[in-house]
Amino acid sequence: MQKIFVVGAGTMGSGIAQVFAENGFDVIIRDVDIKFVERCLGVIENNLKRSVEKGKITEEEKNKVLGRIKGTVDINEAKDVDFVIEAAIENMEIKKQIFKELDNVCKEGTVLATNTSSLSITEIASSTARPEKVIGMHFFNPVPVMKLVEVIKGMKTSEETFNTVKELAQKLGKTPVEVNEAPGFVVNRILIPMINEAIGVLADGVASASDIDEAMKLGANHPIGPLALSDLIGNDVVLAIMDTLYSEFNDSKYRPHPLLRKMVRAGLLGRKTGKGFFEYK
Ligand SMILES: CC(=O)CC(=O)SCCNC(=O)CCNC(=O)[C@H](O)C(C)(C)COP(=O)(O)OP(=O)(O)OC[C@H]1O[C@@H](n2cnc3c(N)ncnc32)[C@H](O)[C@@H]1OP(=O)(O)O
Ligand SMILES: NC(=O)C1=CN([C@@H]2O[C@H](COP(=O)(O)OP(=O)(O)OC[C@H]3O[C@@H](n4cnc5c(N)ncnc54)[C@H](O)[C@@H]3O)[C@@H](O)[C@H]2O)C=CC1
Repeated sequence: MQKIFVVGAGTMGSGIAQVFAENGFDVIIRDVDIKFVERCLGVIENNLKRSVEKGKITEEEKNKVLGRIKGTVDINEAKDVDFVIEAAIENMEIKKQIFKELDNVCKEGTVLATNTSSLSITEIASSTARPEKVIGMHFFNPVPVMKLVEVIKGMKTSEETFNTVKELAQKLGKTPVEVNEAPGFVVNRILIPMINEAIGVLADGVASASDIDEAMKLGANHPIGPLALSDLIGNDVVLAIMDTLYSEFNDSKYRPHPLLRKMVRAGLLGRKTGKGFFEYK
């Protein structure tokens, strides 16, 4: 396996493309507009520049990694790749449309993986004629730093596909865990309701945003507080995950907090828009 196609050049797609290229794979990254692709290539270049400055890689290595990544807006460029990972927005209809197109364009044997953070792999797979080759490969943000990959089996995912993706995660220096499909998988089913609760604590006026985060950093030993983490993930992504947990389980304990929805409506998405619970320059 050598040629990788990444769909979606946002927060996750850029990190995924970087990690594959750092590990010697040839990567094509696709978004709907060339300006998103260019922004993503700029983010990767800046990350690698920082690694050169820190003495972790040489200038030559940086250029080699960058040379392995190509941007496009054309999904037909997926026609001869060995593996696809989709990291477009967290929306079932959009993902199904993308998988339908990929199924038509890609070679018969190509595995189609999704980086969805909560949606049903089985439903995404149902939009293709190769459900046994569709799987969840869930990276964590920031991808170059976080070690975990959840490898999620849909109802029809084959063992062969599972083993391929597990080995692929190991080749990238990541630690895979095996997960049977369920809304939010393992990490997000636990983590995102905690973030939602922190938003409730803020809305109730129990403490300020910075004190809530300070409390969870010092009181629970979290590397960053839940509100800063929501800003890092993207408040729109956090809302999408809560909406999925709520609608799939039909259980009020997963109700997205109205303040979260209001923030998303206001475009206060976190780091990617410069403002969320905190401000970013
Ligand atoms: C929503 C989902 O579906 C699933 C998810 O992803 S949930 C989110 C999961 N992620 C987390 O929980 C992250 C929690 N936060 C952390 O672990 C840390 O805050 C952090 C690793 C992000 C940053 O660490 P920090 O100590 O606060 O900051 P900083 O010193 O700047 O960074 C530590 C290292 O990470 C690197 N780093 C930070 N952000 C990075 C990025 N976006 N890309 C590449 N490298 C990055 C830094 O370069 C630095 O590297 P060195 O140690 O080699 O110098
Ligand atoms: N943000 C996070 O911390 C994490 C997100 N995820 C998941 O990864 C996926 C991507 O999330 P982010 O990178 O945060 O989102 P993002 O909003 O940063 O980027 C999504 C990108 O997909 C593009 N896109 C939309 N439709 C497309 C299409 N048809 N073809 C190609 N590109 C398309 C958008 O233009 C945008 O650039 C989502 O499924 C999300 O749930 C998974 C792990 C962590």
